[in-house]
Amino acid sequence: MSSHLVDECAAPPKNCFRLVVLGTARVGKTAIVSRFLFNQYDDQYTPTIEDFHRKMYRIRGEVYRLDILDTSGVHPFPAMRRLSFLTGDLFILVYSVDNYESYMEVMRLREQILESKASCKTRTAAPPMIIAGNKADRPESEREVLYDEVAKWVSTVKKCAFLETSAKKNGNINELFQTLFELAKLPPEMSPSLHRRVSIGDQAWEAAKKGISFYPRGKQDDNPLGVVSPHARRPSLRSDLIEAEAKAEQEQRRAEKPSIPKISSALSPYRSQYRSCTWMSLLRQAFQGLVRPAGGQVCRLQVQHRCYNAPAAGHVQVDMNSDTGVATVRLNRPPVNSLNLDVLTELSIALEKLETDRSCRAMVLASAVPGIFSAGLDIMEMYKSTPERCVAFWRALQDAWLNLYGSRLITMAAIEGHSPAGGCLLAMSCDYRVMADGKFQIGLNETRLGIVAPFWFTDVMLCTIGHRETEKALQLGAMYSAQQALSIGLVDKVVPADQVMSTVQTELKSWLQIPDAARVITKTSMRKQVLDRLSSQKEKDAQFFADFILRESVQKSLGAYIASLQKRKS
Ligand SMILES: CCCCCCCCC/C=C/C(=O)SCCNC(=O)CCNC(=O)[C@H](O)C(C)(C)COP(=O)(O)OP(=O)(O)OC[C@H]1O[C@@H](n2cnc3c(N)ncnc32)[C@H](O)[C@@H]1OP(=O)(O)O
Repeated sequence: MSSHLVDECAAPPKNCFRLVVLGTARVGKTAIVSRFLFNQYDDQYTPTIEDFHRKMYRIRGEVYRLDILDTSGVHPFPAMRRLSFLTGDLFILVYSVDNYESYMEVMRLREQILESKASCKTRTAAPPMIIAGNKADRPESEREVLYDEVAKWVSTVKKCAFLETSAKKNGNINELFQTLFELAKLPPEMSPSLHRRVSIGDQAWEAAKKGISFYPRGKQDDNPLGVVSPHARRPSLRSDLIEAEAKAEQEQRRAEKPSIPKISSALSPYRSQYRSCTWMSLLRQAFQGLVRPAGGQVCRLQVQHRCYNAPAAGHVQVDMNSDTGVATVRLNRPPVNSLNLDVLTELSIALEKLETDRSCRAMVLASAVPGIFSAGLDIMEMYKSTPERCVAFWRALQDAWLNLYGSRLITMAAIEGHSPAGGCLLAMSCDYRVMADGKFQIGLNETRLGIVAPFWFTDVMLCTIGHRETEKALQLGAMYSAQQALSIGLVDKVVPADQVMSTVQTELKSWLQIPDAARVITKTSMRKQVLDRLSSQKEKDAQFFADFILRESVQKSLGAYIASLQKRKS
């Protein structure tokens, strides 16, 4: 029976909740979720990237939906992590009693969640949380975290409970969820021991879905049911945000705050500062706590997120072909696909999602804007900006690049137009490049803007075309035609514009024949040094960028370059 039948019996938004499970690697997050959903325990450890589960309930005549996000214990996916903080309604933070560092991480996670929530102010500042001290079955001699220490800390924080658990021995798992659901004011019947677990197709569930009583009159209400959706897929970013909006409105109505201004008036002071922002992007900046009124003081926005109804097409379109395992990711920010904070954040999330999609083996990076691959970084992000905004922008670029360059997927760039600077970086970071012949140009032209390509741009170019060509290319800020780029190895193939995509697909066939594991290990070993060089100094690099770009002389050069672009146009 297919999973869509579960959704036929859709829960109203007020009954939909997302539970996010967080903690470092190897503390037993997946084991706890597995006990909760299937009452199973697997002794084998397989690191989780991100798993999504959905459980539907029929309780006292109402339908409820609980989505569970079982997150990665390591942090190569920062954008996904931020999104999980923002979209979670309730949280389980897991540490292992034999690992003190994992407990410290739980304390940090709580702070980060609260910070995220406070920065958007659309949700309750302190969401319900429970701390799980897992692996309580371990011998006392191995214990590093004392029960009393955690209990003391938890007693001082709001809306937070604590239990020691053992997913292995099924110790306190039921109590863990029951306590959390009570804290969140959800029906206690959602906890494992208080409802009947059924499967799709079960007569009682089928009857419940149709609103028919399977049991003798009146009995159904006393008989809560829960069913795990077998093929649940994580909703898209857009669905996540739309749901966040619905929740925010619901909470506002509940809080009865009629004086909160509508988004248009609440955000109007910010529009003058961020000229080209869409409502969607303003919202995202509000989520990131970045929007400041023109006067300079940080403002916590209280907005009704009507903006989702405004036309706000995604800047990154993802088309996944599940038959071939190949995803096509298209940049879509007319007129020139310049990369601003918004695009980079969306790109990061798209890449992270593909990375975690086990059915995806390859990704084609392309453009939805004719004649342009990408014009590189949005110069307006670097011109007359603030230090905070510059740092946030640079971090978003770092994350997007780390995700792309370090991807396990086969990555191919379909360059159907101009590709200067940051556009060239994206293309070079793929495994293979096919470029359209003709008038289009590609290269790292930073010096022409009076700025300097950072070390990781340079590293990628060195790996692509070698030292001598890189030295010339960077000093001159050289832009190459497709044929010139082919001759120095900057692209791998040049074909007429209308054959770029079909050529990429043909090339992909031979790449897809190679076993993934061997290819990924080879790719990682080739790229690790360059990735590590940035990973080890991300913050320093971001600060350096902000300091450099805001220098008066650099701002003057950027101003002149912007003027030259406009002049060329007229
Ligand atoms: C030590 C280390 C420390 C760190 C030091 C700092 C390191 C920073 C590294 C920087 C990396 C970068 O990517 S810097 C970005 C470099 N990028 C560029 O130089 C590209 C400049 N653009 C172009 O050359 C052209 O626009 C091109 C892409 C070929 C398309 O030409 P077209 O004729 O089709 O289009 P145009 O008419 O020129 O452009 C359409 C509009 O888009 C605008 N536009 C064009 N490119 C833009 C861009 N990148 N950002 C914003 N806006 C842009 C134009 O101004 C126009 O705006 P309106 O007039 O309003 O319509």
